[in-house]
Amino acid sequence: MNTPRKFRIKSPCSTANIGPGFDVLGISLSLYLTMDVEILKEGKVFEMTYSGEGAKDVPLTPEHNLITKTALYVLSANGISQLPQPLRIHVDNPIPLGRGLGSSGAAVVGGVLLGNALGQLNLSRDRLLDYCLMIERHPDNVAAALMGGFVASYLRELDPSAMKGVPASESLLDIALSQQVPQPPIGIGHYVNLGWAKEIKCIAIVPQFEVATAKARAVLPTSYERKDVVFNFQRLAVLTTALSQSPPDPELIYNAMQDKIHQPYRKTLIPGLPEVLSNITYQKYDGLLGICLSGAGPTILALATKNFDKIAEAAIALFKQHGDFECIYKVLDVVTDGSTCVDL
Ligand SMILES: Nc1ncnc2c1ncn2[C@@H]1O[C@H](COP(=O)(O)OP(=O)(O)O)[C@@H](O)[C@H]1O
Ligand SMILES: N[C@@H](CCOP(=O)(O)O)C(=O)O
Repeated sequence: MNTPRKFRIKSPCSTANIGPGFDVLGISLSLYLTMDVEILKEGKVFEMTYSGEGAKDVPLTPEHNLITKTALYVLSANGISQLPQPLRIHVDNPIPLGRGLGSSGAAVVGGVLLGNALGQLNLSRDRLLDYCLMIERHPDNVAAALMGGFVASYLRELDPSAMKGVPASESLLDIALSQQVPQPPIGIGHYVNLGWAKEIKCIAIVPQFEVATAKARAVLPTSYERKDVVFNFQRLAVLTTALSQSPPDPELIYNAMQDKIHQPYRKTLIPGLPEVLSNITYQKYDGLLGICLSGAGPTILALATKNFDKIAEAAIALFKQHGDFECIYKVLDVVTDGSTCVDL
């Protein structure tokens, strides 16, 4: 019989890319997916409830919900074929789905922490990242959500034998979880925490429609011209240090947040994107440091030190001229604690 236990998992939302750092940069932000978990002595075998964003659509069966599927994968890789029973999980999720704020990253990290806690596996934080990277194959969101703060990451190139069982795309969870799956190779991803000037806040301007990340990746070319790649490299290298400097330099940051690798191709999915990015400038808005697409969009990320409402309202007014959809905005802080699992 299980020993009754109660714990809470929290995983932050994240914004990825920050302009030129496509699939490299991520920042964890002050909006958390929270999961209250109880292993009971008696009761229903499995009960999952859910409040917040996606409450109408998110499936709540263990084999279909992204969080529990991920936990089942972690357990299966460690020789445990099912969730402990009876189990009760309540998810509260304020992170809008399919908006470019890393809702799937938070769910995957939360699911890996859930599997680790349910199986009492005591995996290290670096090992937890390996599991996350078997599911979400771009490291920017999950590295930031798991580790916290402003994070740069890369995936290690593995030799073909080590790649056995590593999914080419984000499809691992489609496999039958009833079979035991192999453990991920060790050290798939590497990351560093970058400095962040504490006066910089993140404004998320969120159009109220979804763009699935998979769809926004499918519109990208498979190869690029050298000049576009060099354009991004130059800015990426400067940006990582520029965002740590106090006081921040608006001209340096604004120009370092330009991108030629993903944003130009994603404009077809987001009406008004080029207009918002080109009209909200540091010369026009005091306090603005830079503006870009958040993750795969449609959310816009503006970095600023003041005039948050004015900047957000200007972006929303521009969106209004180009499409028939509502927008909301949130002023968020960079959070450094990452994802946590605490006994209650
Ligand atoms: N809390 C959650 N519980 C279950 N599934 C989720 C949760 N959050 C996100 N998802 C899944 O991830 C999808 C969104 O992922 P994605 O397209 O990568 O967008 P983003 O990560 O930018 O929000 C949702 O449609 C849903 O299938
Ligand atoms: N680097 C990825 C980031 C996707 O972030 P999401 O929050 O939209 O899932 C990309 O740009 O595709």
